[in-house]
Amino acid sequence: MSQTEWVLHSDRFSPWLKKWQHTVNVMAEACHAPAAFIVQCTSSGLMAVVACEKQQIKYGTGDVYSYDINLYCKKVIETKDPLYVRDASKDPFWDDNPEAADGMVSYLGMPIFMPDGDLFGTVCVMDIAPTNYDPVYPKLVEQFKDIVEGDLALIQRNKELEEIAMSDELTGLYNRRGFRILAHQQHKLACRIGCNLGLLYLDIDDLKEINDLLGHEAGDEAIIALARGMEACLRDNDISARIGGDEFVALVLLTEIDTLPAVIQRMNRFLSDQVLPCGRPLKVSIGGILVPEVDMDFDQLVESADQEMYRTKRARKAG
Ligand SMILES: Nc1nc2c(ncn2[C@@H]2O[C@H](COP(=O)(O)OP(=O)(O)OP(=O)(O)O)[C@@H](O)[C@H]2O)c(=O)[nH]1
Repeated sequence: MSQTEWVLHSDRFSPWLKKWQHTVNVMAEACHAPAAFIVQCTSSGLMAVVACEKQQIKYGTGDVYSYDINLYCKKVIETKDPLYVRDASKDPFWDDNPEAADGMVSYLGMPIFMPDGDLFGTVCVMDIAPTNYDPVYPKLVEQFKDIVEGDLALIQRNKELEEIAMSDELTGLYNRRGFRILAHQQHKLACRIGCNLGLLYLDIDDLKEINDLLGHEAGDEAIIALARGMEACLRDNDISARIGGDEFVALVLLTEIDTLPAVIQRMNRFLSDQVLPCGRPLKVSIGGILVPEVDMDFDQLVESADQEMYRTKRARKAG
């Protein structure tokens, strides 16, 4: 099971959940069913993420059910096949099903798949009386399953396009646009958890010379080497970005306000040990500033960090 994130807790899904709510309401009405759901399965269990609004039974959305419970949807997820139970009270297999015990003796459900073929969950209708559905009912539920699967493909595509729009093609780091978006989120997070933020500005020394003497490919290799070096030095929840040709920034969470010089020193030490494929050492100048807690303009902060970097570069080149 590849999903770990509940759609109910994700901003990305909220506009779609409204549409799915309408879908489930129509499905319940079309099937004359007192209950209808879209259920999501993740590694943590099963959750009804949408329930028909007019339903006459107690199940709502948001509760997580373990895979140990003999739910109808669990069976669909195990078999990856549609399931139609006309009357669970006639089949001892459902004796320990809490839904049947609550009177929901009829179930018609189908698996919903993600675009990559993994299971997303189920779409289903339930009834408090035994049913004998006309074959058009499963076709209707299948139609709703197709709608949700189409939406999941669109959501996935949007996410991929967003990632492409936010990332730098050469290094795979975030680009300036991605950095701007994530920097604001990181700033909010830092304020909430009481951490300080440091903004680093990194610039490769003499890249023009590398390009001119050894070719553009050797220059690209230097850029990639710095990106990999930054990833190696920084923690997973720090943010690294390439915001220009040989200009990089990193937003780092600091547990103590006075650790920024230590972070810069650690990066300097690590990066100066790197040897480029052309045999030259990787030379990088780094400037850093502390990010104030108040709301600020990140472009201005980047400019201040750039000035710090420039001071360091001048000092390095002079001495
Ligand atoms: N290979 C390569 N070069 C690039 C890329 N983007 C920008 N550059 C080049 O990187 C060089 C950056 O030069 P500058 O920042 O002016 O200066 P520098 O040679 O690095 O020298 P200092 O920064 O003063 O040490 C320019 O020649 C750009 O053309 C890229 O994606 N690949």
